Amino acid sequence: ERSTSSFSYSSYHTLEEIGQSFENRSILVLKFSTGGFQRQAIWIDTGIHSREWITHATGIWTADKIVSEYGKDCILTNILDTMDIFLEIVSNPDGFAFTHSMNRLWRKNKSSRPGVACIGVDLNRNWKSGFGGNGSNDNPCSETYHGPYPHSEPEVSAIVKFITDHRNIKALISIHSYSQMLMYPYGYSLEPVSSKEELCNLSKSAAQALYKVHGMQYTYGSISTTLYMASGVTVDWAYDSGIKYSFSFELRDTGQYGFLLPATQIIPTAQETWMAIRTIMIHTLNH
Ligand SMILES: O=C(NO)N[C@H](Cc1ccccc1)C(=O)O
Ligand SMILES: [Zn+2]
Repeated sequence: ERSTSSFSYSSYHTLEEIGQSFENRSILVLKFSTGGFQRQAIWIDTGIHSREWITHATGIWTADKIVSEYGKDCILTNILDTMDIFLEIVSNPDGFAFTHSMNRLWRKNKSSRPGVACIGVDLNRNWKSGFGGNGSNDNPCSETYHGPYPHSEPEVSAIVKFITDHRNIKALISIHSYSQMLMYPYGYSLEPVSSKEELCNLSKSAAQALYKVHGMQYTYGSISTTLYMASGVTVDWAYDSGIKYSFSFELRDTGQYGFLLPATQIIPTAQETWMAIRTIMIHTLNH
C-alpha cells in the first residue's frame, strides 16, 4: 500500500539523472541540499544487488526521513546546513525490473556481450580497486562475475563519473542485505587500511546506535576479515579514491528470511539503519 507522507519543504531535494543502464533505464539520484555550491557531500547507494529489496525500501524511507527531520533533528539539520546528501535508490534498475518480472533472486545487472552465454555482471565486483582479484570470478555465469574490465558496466561507470566529477564526496555508504554487518575496506586485501582505528571505532558506535533502536546485533570490521575476500567492491574503490569514510551495510536478517524479508520489517529495519547512517554522517561532518 502507498503512504503519501507529506514531504516537508524545508530542505531542497532534486532528482538528477546520472546515466542509463544497459537496457536504457534512467539512473536517478536524489540530491538533498539547503543551498551552497559543490558542498562536501555524503553518497549513499542502495539496490546495487537487485534481489536485496530491503535496501531499496530502506532508501525510500531514508529519503522521507531526511526531509521530515530537517529543522527538527538538530544533528541532521547541522549536517544538511553544511553538507549535501546524494541518495541513489535503484542502483541496478535492469536487475530490479527482472526481480519483479522473472527472477526474484537475480543479483547482477543484465548486461550481455556477443559470444557470452550468461547474462549479467556483479556490480559489487566491477570496481577498479583490486579488480579481478581473489573473491571475484572471471566466469560470466558466476554470481560474482567481475565483468570484462573495471567500470565496464554503465551502472558502475555512472557512479564513478558522478563522484569523480563532484570532487567533494567525503563519505560513501553502499547498502546491501543480508547478514546484519557494518563493514569497511578492504575486501580485496587482508591488509588493514591506514584509517583502520578510526573506521573500526566509527563502525562500532554506528552499530551501537543501530542496536539501541530495536536490539538488532550487527557485527562490524573490515570486509576481508569479517566476511570473506571480495575484489572490485564499491567501498574499496571509494577508499582508494580518497573517500575515507567508506562503509558497506548488510541489513536484516541473519538468514531466517534472507532476501525475502517480510515487508513488516521494512520500517523497523529502516529506523535502525538511519541511526547508524546518522552516526557516520555526523562523524564525517566533524572530521
Ligand atoms: O552480496 C553481498 N550482499 O548482498 N555481499 C557480499 C559481501 C560484501 C558486502 C559488501 C561489500 C563487499 C562484499 C558480496 O559478495 O558482495
Ligand atoms: Zn549485495
